[in-house]
Amino acid sequence: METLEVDLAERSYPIFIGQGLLDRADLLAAGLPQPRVLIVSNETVAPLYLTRVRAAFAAAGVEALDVVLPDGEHFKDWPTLNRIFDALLGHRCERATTLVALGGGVIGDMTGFAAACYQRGVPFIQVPTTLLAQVDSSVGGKTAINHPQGKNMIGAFHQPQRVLIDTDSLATLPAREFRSGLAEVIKYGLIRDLPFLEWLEVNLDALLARSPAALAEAILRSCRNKAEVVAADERESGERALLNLGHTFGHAIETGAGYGVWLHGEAVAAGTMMAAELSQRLGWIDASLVARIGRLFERCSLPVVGPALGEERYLELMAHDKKVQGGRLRLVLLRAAGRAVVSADAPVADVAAAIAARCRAGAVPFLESAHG
Ligand SMILES: NC(=O)c1ccc[n+]([C@@H]2O[C@H](COP(=O)([O-])OP(=O)(O)OC[C@H]3O[C@@H](n4cnc5c(N)ncnc54)[C@H](O)[C@@H]3O)[C@@H](O)[C@H]2O)c1
Ligand SMILES: O=C(O)C(=O)C[C@@H](O)[C@H](O)[C@H](O)COP(=O)(O)O
Ligand SMILES: [Zn+2]
Repeated sequence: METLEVDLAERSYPIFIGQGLLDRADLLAAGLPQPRVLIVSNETVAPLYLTRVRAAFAAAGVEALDVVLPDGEHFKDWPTLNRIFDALLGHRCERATTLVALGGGVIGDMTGFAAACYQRGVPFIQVPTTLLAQVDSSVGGKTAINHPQGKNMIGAFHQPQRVLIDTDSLATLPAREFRSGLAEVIKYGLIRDLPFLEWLEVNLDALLARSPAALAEAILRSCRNKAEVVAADERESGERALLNLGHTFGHAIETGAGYGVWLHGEAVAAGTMMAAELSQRLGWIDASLVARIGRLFERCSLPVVGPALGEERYLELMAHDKKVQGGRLRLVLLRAAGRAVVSADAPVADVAAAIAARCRAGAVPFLESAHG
């Protein structure tokens, strides 16, 4: 097992990465303020893993309650969030009750937000079961639900007590979801870690084959990058915004197409191509780097063009982005492979041109035939 630390003074916490961690009563139950937890999961993950996690808590003498939510990005909303509060209140949960997020990023973001709000804040533990959640969403304390007008618009920063990444749980993850997670893995290489980008180019086939060694390495290096960025800038006043590469465009795709039609990682891949295209138009990177990024995504069967929502609609949706300041769009753009910057300097005409160049009528988020 590998252990990383997210260094945030009194809010610091460990990330445990290894095999079989879902059964580790010692890691799950350590330091609970009360021997009572509410596990939040969904209708897909609960039948796979809830019994094991409940058993681990029981072995440690912890009462493990649960609430099982419907599955899907379109359920990352108020009524579904309210079901967590209904369960907490129905079981008379107190301030010392710990929430446990067992699932992907949707469950993690909603459980974290519920934990931030319930009785003005209770502890929570992240137990991510998708690649995307293991490399990104479980770390860093961004929690939220969606609004029909924009992704993750209602939320809070609330750090977990710890993150338990059981890499074995990826064995049951559908191929399309696995590949979606790779978009966020590639992101770290592009924004700040050129050696990792080069490692990915060499090891992508092993990763796609879910080689345990390649997976462990990719998850460890991703979490290390995320932990460093979060430790340096917990609330996104600076460097943390780089983790948004491709997301201003990508969130517009997710919202514009309807939540759940394009997976988050798929939208981020197409959005990253738009950001790369724009960086090239500004003269910051050359065409060979844009092509290099596209090749990497295509090897993952990730989309390199977005849907044709119309440039005006893209810009309208992007105007809701959380990085907007004084009505001015701020975008994460590339200066080189492994170096991203936040810029408010791109002329709107260039942004529109980059979108137009990177969207197509009938673009699909994934190619069925390419997915094993
Ligand atoms: N908070 C953050 O920093 C952050 C970072 C990145 C993404 N996100 C958010 O995360 C969400 C995307 O997360 P996601 O990609 O994990 O999607 P998800 O949570 O919808 O999970 C994807 C699918 O996989 C299923 N699943 C989960 N684990 C499984 C397993 N082990 N075996 C089989 N099926 C399994 C889920 O039920 C779901 O159907 C988006 O809402 C995105 O906005 C948040
Ligand atoms: O942790 C962060 O910071 C990120 O930006 C990670 C992103 O991958 C993630 O999708 C995040 O939710 C997007 O941030 P948002 O603030 O635009 O919702
Ligand atoms: Zn993301």
